Amino acid sequence: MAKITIRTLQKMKAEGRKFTSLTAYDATQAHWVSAAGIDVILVGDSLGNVIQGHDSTVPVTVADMVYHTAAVARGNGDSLLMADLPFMATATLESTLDASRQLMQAGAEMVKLEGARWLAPAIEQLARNGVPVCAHLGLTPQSVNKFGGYRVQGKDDAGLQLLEDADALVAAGADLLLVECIPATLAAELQKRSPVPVIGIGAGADVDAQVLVLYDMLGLNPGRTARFVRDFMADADTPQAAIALYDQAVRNGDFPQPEHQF
Ligand SMILES: Nc1nc(=O)c2c([nH]1)NC[C@@H]1CN(c3ccc(C(=O)N[C@@H](CCC(=O)O)C(=O)O)cc3)CN21
Ligand SMILES: CC(C)C(=O)C(=O)O
Ligand SMILES: [Mg+2]
Repeated sequence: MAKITIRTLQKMKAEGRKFTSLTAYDATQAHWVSAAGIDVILVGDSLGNVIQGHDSTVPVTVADMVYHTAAVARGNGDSLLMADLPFMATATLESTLDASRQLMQAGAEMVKLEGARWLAPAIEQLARNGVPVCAHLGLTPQSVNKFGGYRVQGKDDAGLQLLEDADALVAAGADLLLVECIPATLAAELQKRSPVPVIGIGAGADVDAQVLVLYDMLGLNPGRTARFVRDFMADADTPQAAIALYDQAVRNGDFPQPEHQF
C-alpha cells in the first residue's frame, strides 16, 4: 500500500470512493490497523475512556496524547496519522499552536479539534504553519458537560448552524470534517456541499468515510455501546480479521446500516 496523504483522501472523495478510519492507542494496534489498509489512524482522546477508565475525555492531557501518538507512530505503516487536540488545548491561539506542535513532533500528520466557527482563526494559523486540520463537529464529546450528556446534535435549526460552521472552517483551511451523532439527512447534505472529505460516526452512510473506536468494533467495551457501533469480532476469529471486515464493509457500503444512524 502506498502512503496515504490528504491528497489520497481528496482523490477518493472526487472519485466517489469511501475511505476508512479507526482509532489506535499503541504501536501494536497501529500495526494491525495500518496493515489492514485502513486509510486514517486516529489517536483519539477516547483513550480517556477506553485506556484510562474515565467516564469522559475531559481529563485527557496534551502529554497523554503525545505519549500515545508517539507509540502509534512507531507501529504505523502507511496510514495517515491524525491525533486529537484534547480538552481546552484549543482555548487560546497560543495553546492550540503549542499543543499541535507537540503532536506533530510526536509523529502526527494531522490534528483534529472539536468546535465550531470560533476556531477559524486557529485553523488559519495552523494552515500557515503547515499543520493539516480535521474539524470535529456535532457531538463533540469534550463538551459533554455543556450538552448535559452524549446527545444527538444538529437537530432542527442547529442543523443550519452546523452547515454554516462547516463552511467557515473549510474557508479557514480545514482539510477534513468529522461529524459525530447528527441526523443522517444533515450529514448527507454536508457531504454534498463540502469541498473537503467528511468522516462520519453515527452520521449515516452518505458521507465520504467512517470512523469507530477500535475497542468498540472489537466488542471489547464492557459497558453499553452507542447505537452507531457494530461488533465486527462477531464474524471474525482475530482482531486483524475483524478490522479487515470493517474496512471492506465501509468501502462496499455494508456499514453503517440505518439501525446505526439517527
Ligand atoms: N468507547 C468509546 N467510544 C466512543 O465512540 C467514544 C468514546 N469511547 N469516548 C469519547 C466519545 C464519547 N462518545 C459517545 C458516547 C455515547 C454516545 C451515546 O450514547 N449516544 C446515544 C445517543 C443519544 C441520543 O439519542 O441523543 C446513542 O444511543 O448512541 C455517543 C457518543 C463517542 N466517543
Ligand atoms: C470518536 C472519535 C471520532 C474520536 O474523536 C475519538 O476517538 O476520540
Ligand atoms: Mg476524540
